[in-house]
Amino acid sequence: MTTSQDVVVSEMGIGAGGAAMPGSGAAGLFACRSAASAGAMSMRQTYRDLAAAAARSANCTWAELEAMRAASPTRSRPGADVDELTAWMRKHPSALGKFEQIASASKGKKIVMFLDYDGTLSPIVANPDAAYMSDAMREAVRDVAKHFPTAIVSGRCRDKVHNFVGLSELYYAGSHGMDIQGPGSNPESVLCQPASEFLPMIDEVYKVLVEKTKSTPGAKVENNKFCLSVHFRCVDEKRWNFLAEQVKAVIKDYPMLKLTQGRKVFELRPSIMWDKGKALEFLLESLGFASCSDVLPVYIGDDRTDEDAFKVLRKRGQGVGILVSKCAKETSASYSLQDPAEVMEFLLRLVEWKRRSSAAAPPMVRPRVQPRPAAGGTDPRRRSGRPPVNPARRDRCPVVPTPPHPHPTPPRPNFL
Ligand SMILES: O=P(O)(O)OC[C@H]1O[C@H](O[C@H]2O[C@H](CO)[C@@H](O)[C@H](O)[C@H]2O)[C@H](O)[C@@H](O)[C@@H]1O
Repeated sequence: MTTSQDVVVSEMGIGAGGAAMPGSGAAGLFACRSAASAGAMSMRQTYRDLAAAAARSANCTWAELEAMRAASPTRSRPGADVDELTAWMRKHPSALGKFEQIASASKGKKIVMFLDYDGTLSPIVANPDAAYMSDAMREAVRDVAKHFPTAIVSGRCRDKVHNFVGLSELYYAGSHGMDIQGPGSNPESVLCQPASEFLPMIDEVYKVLVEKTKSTPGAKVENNKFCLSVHFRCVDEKRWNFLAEQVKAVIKDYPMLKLTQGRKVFELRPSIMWDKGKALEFLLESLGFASCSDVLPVYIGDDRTDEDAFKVLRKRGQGVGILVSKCAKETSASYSLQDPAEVMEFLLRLVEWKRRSSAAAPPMVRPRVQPRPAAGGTDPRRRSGRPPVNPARRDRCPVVPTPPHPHPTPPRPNFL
């Protein structure tokens, strides 16, 4: 274990790259490796025969189906590659196992906590509307927020994730970071909505998708305000490709939207240069930590879209990225936790550690911070665990459209 430039990095090095784009030919890289390497031969053969037949009939390639399945394994296969997982764990050790090291890396620094929702705070369930977090988890998050500025960063629509979490003292970044709100619920607390001009288009596409996908049993379209999710967790695997074709057909007419894939979900969102990583940077800046060396952002997430935030931490050379996963995945995170239960344990330990170290340490005398002209004054946010919103920052929330694609949708040779 080394600590370099404030980045806590495991001794075995850094996970190469980040999330593979679905359909890039490397989509399986992000998926559980065990799924690709395990399984009894006879089972696998049957599986392949079925999938190949489905692929032929649906006019898609074998590689497309393989990538989709690998990105969304239906079940854990027997005989997973233990060696591979062990090697991966060496590169991305448990954040619980390395807790002391993470804690000591944060000495003299202000932790800012970023938490993804689905798969991180709540377990993955079949019905997206019933993805509740436990009361125990809520208490843990509440406690964390008492000590550290805390933000929920989710693909969900902000209101929905706010309802699930139910804590008004947090920051919320919904729609993959495209809708950011500070603590409180007055209109003034909305800090950044860089894709607001896309709202009419998103509403229109939502209706088209609902209509188009209603013939696919189990498919569910979720309106996340600035983006849309098309769920296929409850769709028969043989129909996955057909559904993908339907979604692709819709998005062809909307070149300003882009298509990505999460955990058994297609995600459509504005093609602007804004993602969870940008939201993390925005929030750090809003909190007055734009270019500070004494801040330690901790980001915990389980999905591809969280990779954008992990990459930002790597680029900043600052912070702790923790991937929630039970299996080996290509990631830019430094550490791992297996599931929401371990996430909760980590949060509780962090609170406990903070309480103990605050009780033991003499009151810290901070060097005087130079008044920051833009934020105004001596920046009280830096002194409290729960910083007020910085309304000045709202003006700097950009709308950054990417240039229209040369093709209606970017070419995605394999899957999307
Ligand atoms: O960024 P997140 O907070 O992780 O949101 C990503 C997507 O999460 C939700 O879908 C996922 O969780 C569902 C409930 O457990 C599950 O049924 C689904 O298969 C998962 O993909 C949410 O419903 C999506 O809108 C989010 O984009």
